[in-house]
Amino acid sequence: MHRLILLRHGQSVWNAEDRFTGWTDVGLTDRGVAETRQAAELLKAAGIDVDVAFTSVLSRAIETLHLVLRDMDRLWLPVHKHWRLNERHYGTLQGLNKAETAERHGAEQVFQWRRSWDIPPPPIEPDDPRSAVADRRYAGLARSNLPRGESLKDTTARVVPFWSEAISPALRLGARVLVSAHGNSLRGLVKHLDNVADRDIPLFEIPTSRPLVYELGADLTPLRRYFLGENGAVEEITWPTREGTGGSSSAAA
Ligand SMILES: O=C(O)[C@@H](CO)OP(=O)(O)O
Repeated sequence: MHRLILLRHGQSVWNAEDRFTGWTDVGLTDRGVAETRQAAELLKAAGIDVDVAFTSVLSRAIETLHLVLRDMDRLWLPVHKHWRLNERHYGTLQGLNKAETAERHGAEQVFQWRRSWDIPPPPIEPDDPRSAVADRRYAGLARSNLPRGESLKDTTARVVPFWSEAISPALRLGARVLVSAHGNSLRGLVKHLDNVADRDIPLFEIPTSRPLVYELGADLTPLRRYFLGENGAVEEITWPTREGTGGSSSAAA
């Protein structure tokens, strides 16, 4: 059996301020730090150990990972950072308050931007100070590949190659893998792992710093998936339907 742990970063400053964040590099709040340390306790209590970790190039996910690894006495583990695990790029919505945006554009429009499968936010222009064009961490990425505003479908499409080329090979070698990332990049991974229907995946909520454990078979087909809770409790996840299967099989290769 292979084991994969997915962890959304702890509460960020812009989560607390209810602002669209995307690729903006904001840090954790004190609550975010505390809930992340709680995640480490849950992992330790469940007897879950890790051999290798993957994260995005955004500080909130990196900080979350470091806090968890420190509390697990595993700061020495190999960590791989990649932009493909970044949060969904939220285009010109980045920085705006979600409630104010709903007042201006209507709740239905904001719901579509946030929780549809394939509707992207308004794209950001390269000369917008919020664009990632001038950010040194993306210097190796061709300008034409820099997202200007992604739907969840777009995010999933750029996360899956990283699963195939980096994360799944580590699992196949027998490593126990921890991925510290973001609500929407993790939705993309879950969608791919479990072949979740397009209409269901946007509504799948991953709470901040709540470990999501996948137990995978030899071919990396999910056997079980559950959130870790307190006092040994687990919350099993079941999907109403799977894309193209009527609700039974998965595709994780
Ligand atoms: O603002 C964001 O980047 C994300 C995650 O916090 O928001 P949402 O949950 O609306 O996709």
